[in-house]
Amino acid sequence: MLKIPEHQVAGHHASNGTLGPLIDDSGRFYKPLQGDERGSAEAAFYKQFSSNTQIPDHIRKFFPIFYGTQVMTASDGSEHPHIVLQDLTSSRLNPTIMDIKIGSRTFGHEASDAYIAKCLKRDRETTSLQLGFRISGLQVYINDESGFYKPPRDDVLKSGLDDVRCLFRRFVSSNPAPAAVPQELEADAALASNVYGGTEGILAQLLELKAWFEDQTMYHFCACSLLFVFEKRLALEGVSQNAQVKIIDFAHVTEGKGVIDHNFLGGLCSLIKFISEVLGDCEEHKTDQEGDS
Ligand SMILES: Nc1ncnc2c1ncn2[C@@H]1O[C@H](COP(=O)(O)OP(=O)(O)OP(=O)(O)O)[C@@H](O)[C@H]1O
Ligand SMILES: O=P(O)(O)O[C@@H]1[C@H](O)[C@H](O)[C@@H](OP(=O)(O)O)[C@H](OP(=O)(O)O)[C@H]1O
Repeated sequence: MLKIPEHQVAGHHASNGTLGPLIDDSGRFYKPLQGDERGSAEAAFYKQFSSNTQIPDHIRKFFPIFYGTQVMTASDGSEHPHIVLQDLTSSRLNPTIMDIKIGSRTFGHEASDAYIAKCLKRDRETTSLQLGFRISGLQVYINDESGFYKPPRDDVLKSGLDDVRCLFRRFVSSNPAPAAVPQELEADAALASNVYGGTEGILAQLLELKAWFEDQTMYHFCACSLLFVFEKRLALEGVSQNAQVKIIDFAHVTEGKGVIDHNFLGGLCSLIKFISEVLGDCEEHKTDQEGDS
């Protein structure tokens, strides 16, 4: 049976009868093609990418599996073409998720002047221009009673540099406290080492992706997002291979034409530096506490 995804953190939603993604019980995610050229561009990217023999397996694993396109009844009741993808959260019970749009520039050079103006404004208003990435949305599992910490989209987009640092701490906290809390209840970032660190953690995966971006000149991944997903229970149990990095949203991918994707690569380097610092602070703090006790 098709339903509206419970764990979507950004993008167009299928609520109140509007057009948005659906999922089924077999682990598939159905993304409706957006009406203009964005939808057909994303479908064309998935088709080309899935048959591109130059993509190494250790890089392909960062992309959702593509199952083709399908015309079906959409969330708004219309018959509509959808891109059929692997549902990246179906194997998780209570996924903690963050969507980070990469690049200081979120438009391709061949976009219309009106679209460029819209994106430039948004890139300036958010951390995109300054940091080379912006958080588009997140949810952090608290517990069965309280559910998820899921700040409203507009609040997330308004985040400045310090707020972004705070959100990266909350993302890996056992107590992702709401905004106005006393200092002593500040998010503890207790899961940072497990989720960000280690040989299987998010940083290691980002570095693997970066090595490919330092070389590949086939595509420019404009306005794509990285999706971080992990299960808090497994992180608390210390299970490695729990956190996953995926790359999604390919409506604005263009041909690389032999040139490095410096917009994505720059954003990725900045994100790596940012998360490394958060991890470093958390580990330093832990060492200080151990020293005190
Ligand atoms: N394959 C997937 N499996 C599970 N969830 C997904 C998948 N792809 C996307 N999502 C969820 O949907 C959200 C939006 O995805 P996506 O960016 O592809 O949509 P969009 O409507 O094109 O977004 P935007 O408006 O930012 O361009 C993501 O933040 C994520 O929560
Ligand atoms: O990241 P934000 O700040 O949430 O802003 C959205 C983001 O830039 C999307 O990439 C864009 O869709 P496209 O990439 O598909 O253009 C969407 O435009 P839209 O609302 O006009 O669809 C914006 O609202």
